[in-house]
Amino acid sequence: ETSLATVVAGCPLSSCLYNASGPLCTTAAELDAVGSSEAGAILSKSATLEKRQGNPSPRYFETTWGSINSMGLPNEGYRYYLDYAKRAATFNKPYFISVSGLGFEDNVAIIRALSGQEHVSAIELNLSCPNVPGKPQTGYDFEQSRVLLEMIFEHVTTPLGVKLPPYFDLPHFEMMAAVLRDFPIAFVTCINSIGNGLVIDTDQESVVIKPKSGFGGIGGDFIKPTALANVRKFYTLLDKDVAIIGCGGIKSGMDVFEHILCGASAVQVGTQLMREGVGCFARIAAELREIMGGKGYRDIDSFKGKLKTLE
Ligand SMILES: O=C1NC(=O)NC(C(=O)O)N1
Repeated sequence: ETSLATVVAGCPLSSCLYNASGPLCTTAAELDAVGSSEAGAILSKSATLEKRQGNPSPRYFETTWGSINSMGLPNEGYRYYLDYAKRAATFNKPYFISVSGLGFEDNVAIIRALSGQEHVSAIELNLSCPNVPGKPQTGYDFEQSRVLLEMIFEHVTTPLGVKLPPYFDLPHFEMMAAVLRDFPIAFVTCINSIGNGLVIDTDQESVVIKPKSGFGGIGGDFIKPTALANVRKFYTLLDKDVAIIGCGGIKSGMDVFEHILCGASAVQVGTQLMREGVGCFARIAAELREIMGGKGYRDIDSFKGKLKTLE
């Protein structure tokens, strides 16, 4: 029997697959559905200080290869996701809350309120939302990231990880890793959507989403190579006690296998979850077990991080 069990932020996960923050995790009903599925954990939509409507619709569009979104952080406000924690505990799996305050003060206030709370297994600090007009992604500003993490770690006791944007230039990986090494982060989730892409409807000769003149975060097939590279790079740059969570382009067991080969301890499913619903976790987990069995791997650690280079 092959095991997909893994540990993230000190929490045991029965399956190394769970939901990416964003799709189908904003309401209690959506979170319940993740809890009732084969997902190994429950992760909330990124929370802001107050409830937020987000950007005007249409703000999500599915393509054959993936998705474009400019949701603008619609969510119920962090108190809602804190209140949900006691219900999350009934699903006997870790419950993580994603936080994306609209400024440093909001992030600190939210994290101070969440820290130490029962049934909140870990916090995923989102440094990479590309869709709040006028707000740059903190993850692309290394000094601001350091300042924010210094403020956060003065107050937090709950295990905390960061959700990073994709990086494309090798010095940028080094610069972000140098920041992260100075803090006791529990995990790093690579990657968020590739920001500010554009999808066109050629019949209408128009963009397909309303916010930001059609610019939005790209998810799905095309971002997998970038996601894999970010997982691999941070796996090699950071201490092995920092779990790397792979996110980006996962829709099959083979995609999960690739992320784990690069060093992922667990993976998150976003676009494919939006497309298929929570049944995707059981399907993808079964495909991964099949692949592992065929290769003679009994558990994740047998091949985690063991991607070969060509000598
Ligand atoms: O971090 C985020 N990434 C995305 O691709 N979209 C959402 C959003 O717009 O709320 N946030």
